[in-house]
Amino acid sequence: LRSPLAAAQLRPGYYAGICPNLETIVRNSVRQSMAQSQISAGATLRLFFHDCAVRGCDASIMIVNSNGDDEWGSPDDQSLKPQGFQTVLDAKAAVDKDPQCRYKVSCADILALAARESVVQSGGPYYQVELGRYDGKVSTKSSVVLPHVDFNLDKLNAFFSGLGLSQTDMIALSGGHTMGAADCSFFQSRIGTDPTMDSGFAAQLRGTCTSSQSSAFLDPTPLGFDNSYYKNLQGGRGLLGSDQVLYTDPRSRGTVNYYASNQGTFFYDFTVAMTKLGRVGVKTAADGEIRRDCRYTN
Ligand code: HEM
Ligand SMILES: [Ca+2]
Ligand SMILES: [Ca+2]
Repeated sequence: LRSPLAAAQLRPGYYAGICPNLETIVRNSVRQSMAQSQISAGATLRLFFHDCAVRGCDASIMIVNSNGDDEWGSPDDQSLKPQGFQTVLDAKAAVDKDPQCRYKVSCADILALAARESVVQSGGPYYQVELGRYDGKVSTKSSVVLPHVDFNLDKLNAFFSGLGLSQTDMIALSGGHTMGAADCSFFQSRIGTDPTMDSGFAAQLRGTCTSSQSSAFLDPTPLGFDNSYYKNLQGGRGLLGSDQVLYTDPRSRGTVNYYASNQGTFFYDFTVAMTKLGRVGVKTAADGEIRRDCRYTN
């Protein structure tokens, strides 16, 4: 018998007897979200990272507090796109439409499944998602501590190691930047000053960033989950400083080269790292709940 205070035991079959159609429901809902907006997949994947990295994978990122003191109110989370939140809210509504499942599946688990579906339905690898997370009850602005685009390799490693993730995990997860875009404000200072940026790429970005509200794709195939992110780094076309440093620093360059030449290895390592990320700070019935509305604690 498990004590309610024991560390959470996640497993893929957690909802088998509770909500047997869960994965199909989320898969179809995510498909609809992606059809509604092309940026849903990237937005959902990033949302999962920002959730797990702060207070663990507990959907704390989704809580809206009326006084504005919540994670979303933090500058580091302001650039999360609404389409990611909407993807999870729509999947949750679809799950709760099934009388068997109603109010029995956590928002944290729906987010984990929606992130996997976003990857798979963009051409990335399938992996089994471990389930059984409870939703957190706390979300505050000040708890948000996330990596920044000016982090060097040591700072990136320190941050991910705080989550129990290795340098290899960090490099594989940074491959999430195979999807989506970044506002010019995040990389403008590199244009013309960062010698590791390809000069042709710099010229191209200078044309793109005529206003700080402009944005550029993180890799040449922003809708496809592939290894072109790493090939891009080899050519000095990494968009963010924290991307390009993975190639510039000789301690991580070998892994970048490996993923650039071997998409299968990147895919495999990404699934391993996502599974490890999904275990961070998982809540149990003792310190969590199954939220009825992902935006509010019960
Ligand atoms: C390594 C440290 C990381 C840093 C410094 C970082 C920083 C950023 C920044 C600044 C943006 C652009 C935001 C915007 O302009 O809207 C972004 C976008 C994105 N990030 Fe990261 N990120 C990191 C790691 C990750 C990880 C681990 C994942 C997921 C596995 C991820 C997934 C994404 C995705 C998918 C986007 C595109 C979002 C969209 O287009 O809506 N990032 N990231
Ligand atoms: Ca969280
Ligand atoms: Ca891509």
